[in-house]
Amino acid sequence: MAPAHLRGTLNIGFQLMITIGIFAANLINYGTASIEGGWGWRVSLGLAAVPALVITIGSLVLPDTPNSLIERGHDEEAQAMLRKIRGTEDIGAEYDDLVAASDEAKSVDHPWSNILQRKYRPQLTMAILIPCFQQLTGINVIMFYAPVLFKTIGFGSEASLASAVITGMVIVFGTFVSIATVDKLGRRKLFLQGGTQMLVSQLVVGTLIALKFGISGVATDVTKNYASIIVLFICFYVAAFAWSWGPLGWLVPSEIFPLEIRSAGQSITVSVNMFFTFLIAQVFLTALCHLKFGLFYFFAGWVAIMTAFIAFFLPETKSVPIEEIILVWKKHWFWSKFISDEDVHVGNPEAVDYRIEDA
Ligand SMILES: OC[C@H]1O[C@](O)(CO)[C@@H](O)[C@@H]1O
Repeated sequence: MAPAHLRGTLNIGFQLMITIGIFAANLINYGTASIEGGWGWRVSLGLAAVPALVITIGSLVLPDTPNSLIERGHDEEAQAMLRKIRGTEDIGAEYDDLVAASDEAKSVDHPWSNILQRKYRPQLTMAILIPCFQQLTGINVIMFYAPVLFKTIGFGSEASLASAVITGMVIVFGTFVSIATVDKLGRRKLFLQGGTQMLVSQLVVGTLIALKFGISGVATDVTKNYASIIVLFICFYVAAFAWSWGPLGWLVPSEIFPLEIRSAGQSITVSVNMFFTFLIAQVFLTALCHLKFGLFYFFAGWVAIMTAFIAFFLPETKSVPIEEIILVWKKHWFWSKFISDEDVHVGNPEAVDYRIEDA
């Protein structure tokens, strides 16, 4: 329901909540570290139950949405709920829209076989590659293991947790930058700038670690200043992720699926993201032991690949209404091969031309 020109800003609310959660968790870890008797980490872990509890209790008092009532055939209740939410009796037009959207959604029969059609090859590719690439930036190596990493490069326990609070702050800040700019600059500019900044930062961090730790992985003379410079470049990397791959890894897939394939496309995106999050969390410690500083070069290599991928294969989707997205692929130098003229029966190509050139 988001208007096309605000879609980016509104969609990024999701990633913003994730980053605020990460920041809050890092703050709690810092605070509970001083609790004596081995209770600190238990309290920290236990506090994760608080948001879960709020959601669980909240769900008991959460009203049904008009949408869900319509879908289940409770038309009267849906209208009553809409009147209550909007605080007016005048809900006719919106109600009709909701019924039309629900009818349209019901007419979609086979989203999973639809998405395999040739004309949806661009969407299928993006649904798989974008979340996969988002995780191959290596962000969760920093997010999950920042304190371990900081300790390895010579900080004490407390300073390591404090540094994690700093990266937590940076990721929230970077996400706000994305919110403020995504519908003005467009998706491609953020992806390309963010990717380049991440690449440079990873190469610098890898090299700084290589110079001190070499291939033995052991160093005794890392000064505070040296370690602080590493943290600084890690912050550059985190900030760039936070305004590029972090939010756009969700936003772009969500705005390229027409209704016919939306449920399948979104399921693929979420599953691929979670699968790679799990995989990287599992292999990180072993990979660090084997690759040492090379791990940063490894992820830098992936960032180079994904940035090139965006440059060549991702068209700009800023401000393009979702129903007209097929015209964007149809005009693309590579994806146009997959879309025949009969597949295009919406909108006005000229209008999209304007928006794309504007982007
Ligand atoms: O902001 C970092 C966080 O964002 C995600 O990539 C999800 O978009 C998580 O996997 C990560 O922990």
